[in-house]
Amino acid sequence: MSESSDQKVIDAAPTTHAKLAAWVQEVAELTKPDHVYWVDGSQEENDRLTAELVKSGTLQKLTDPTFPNSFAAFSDPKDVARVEERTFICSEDKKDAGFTNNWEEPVKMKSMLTGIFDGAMRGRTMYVIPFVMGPLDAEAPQYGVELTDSAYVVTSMRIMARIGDDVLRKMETEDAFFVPALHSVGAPLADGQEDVAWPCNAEKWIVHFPEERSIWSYGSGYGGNALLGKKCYALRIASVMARDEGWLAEHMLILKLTNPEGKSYNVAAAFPSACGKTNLALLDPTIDGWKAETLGDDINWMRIGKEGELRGVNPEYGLFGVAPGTGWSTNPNAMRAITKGNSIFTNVALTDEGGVWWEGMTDEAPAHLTDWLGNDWTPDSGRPAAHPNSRFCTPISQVDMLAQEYYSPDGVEIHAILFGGRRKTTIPLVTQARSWTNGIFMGSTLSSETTAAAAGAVGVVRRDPMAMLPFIGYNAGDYLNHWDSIESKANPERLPKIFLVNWFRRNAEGGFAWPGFGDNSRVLKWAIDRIEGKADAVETPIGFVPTGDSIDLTGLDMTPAEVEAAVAVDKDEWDTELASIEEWYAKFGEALPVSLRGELDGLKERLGA
Ligand SMILES: Nc1nc2c(ncn2[C@@H]2O[C@H](COP(=O)(O)OP(=O)(O)OP(=O)(O)O)[C@@H](O)[C@H]2O)c(=O)[nH]1
Ligand SMILES: O=C([O-])CC(=O)C(=O)O
Ligand SMILES: [Mn+2]
Repeated sequence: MSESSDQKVIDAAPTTHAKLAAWVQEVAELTKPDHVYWVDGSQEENDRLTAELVKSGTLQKLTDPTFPNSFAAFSDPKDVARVEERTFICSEDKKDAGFTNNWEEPVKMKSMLTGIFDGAMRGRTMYVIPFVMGPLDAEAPQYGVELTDSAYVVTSMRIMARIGDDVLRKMETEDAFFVPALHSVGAPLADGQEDVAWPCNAEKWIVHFPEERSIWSYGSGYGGNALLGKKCYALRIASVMARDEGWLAEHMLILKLTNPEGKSYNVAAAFPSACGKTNLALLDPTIDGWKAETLGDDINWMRIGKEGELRGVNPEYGLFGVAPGTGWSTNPNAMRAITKGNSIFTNVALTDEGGVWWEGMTDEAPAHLTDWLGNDWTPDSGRPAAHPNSRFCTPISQVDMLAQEYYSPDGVEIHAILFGGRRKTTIPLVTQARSWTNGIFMGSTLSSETTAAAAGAVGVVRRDPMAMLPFIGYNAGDYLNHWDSIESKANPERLPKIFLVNWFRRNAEGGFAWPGFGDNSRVLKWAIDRIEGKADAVETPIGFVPTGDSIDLTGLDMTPAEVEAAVAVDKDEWDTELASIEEWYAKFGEALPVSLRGELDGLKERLGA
């Protein structure tokens, strides 16, 4: 880059935030984009960017009026999910990354990445996206700035986070700290070189520097790797902030439930990726008199309130939901939000009418589609039309059932926490923890069959503590200890009650032991009735499970005996489970909190193992 164009970058910086201007300048000098553009977040700007993306072939405008002002994108077939093997936590001390994270010495990693980012944006525009996670009128707004060479990222970030001028102006007046989040698709263009629809690089790096609170992401354009406010900031970096400041940054939905007596309860639930958070967050209760309202579907920041209660805030602005399985019969609330438009779909199938489709959207598949790879598709093609991790990206404000408190910077009191995974056997439909620490034990040993949300094998059982395995930004043992310590920091009477759930258990015939989706309201009713001291339970070695007739089955073709089967604690299965938990806990070494070792010993004793 010539001196005069360097000068142009300095002159162009429309900010009085000296640190930000200097960082943008420094990155521009390193990555050498053709232009630097400051994103204002306006509708006109978004219209312009999406028009450019249509022209470059990255986006296709949907012409079916069912999906107004919406677009479809098709990624490189090798850039379809988060890449956990390429994700690093570069703490100064290796011990602080712990065994669940990849680690490299920060100085070494920085110098390596500096080499990789050198000239990475050549031939492209570098967009500067000021953003805030959570409401801008929060007591201490959590700012970030993403620098990216992808307009797809800009338009997606505009849905997923509050971005643009308002954020920048407030950041300037406060001279506020912001998380610097650098992203490049890693596909510089030589002079005259034609671009591809989805530029990316076979080599990917998703790197976090927790002490510095900074993020460097290279090579991928896909959601969790590229929309840096989401997993990288709001979970990995925020979990470290939360450790240092005494709060929790969690992979959780937040749902407000009001019972027929008019009393409201807020439930937070941690399920691994593609295990039902968005679906539960948009729950349509199938029991009379119960009302559900959405607060969040993926991330929950919980702080201790003035009265010692745990309060949750959803820091996001949109939904980045798994498309397959989201349908008019399973999740009508999501479908209503999506069909209001203003959405970006990635790796779904296209209908002949210029709309989108994915497995499970409708009961019957259309007779002809263009699949996510651009091939002709018919119902007997014998392969899915949409990628299993295809996504819809939709403003949360379009959710009809959005709770008013979503907009409140103070969030809501959390009354119950659910930990859940995808397990064919062993784990009952629902179990109430015996105590806070017993609930932390449940969370710490949470396990699930892997899904398409991350690159790698699907269907393998792995431990996923609090559904945060890929997102804990520090030592997992310290993380569990931090969770356990919340009990002494909060008002013990206001602590949420903890439950373990499993919507995915199979019955003897191989089908789901529980209908799931809207009927999960029946399980939530039981949990809330437990909090109110109204519902019956059986004490088992692992915790309290419902009696056969304590789950409301009104209008459901299911018997109390089937409920009993869905909550059964099988001795043989639990012997196997115990061995696997032992193995898991051994990995923590010294870092495992003593209290959790105690919980495991107690469980063994109760199981007579
Ligand atoms: N059987 C059954 N399947 C469910 C239920 N809830 C969700 N699913 C399926 O789980 C898959 C993913 O669900 P989501 O709600 O999108 O997952 P998520 O936890 O929000 O995922 P991320 O966005 O990756 O964090 C879909 O294929 C759903 O059909 C349920 O209650 N029962
Ligand atoms: O991060 C993503 O790309 C989507 C997501 O919510 C997850 O994988 O948990
Ligand atoms: Mn998620």
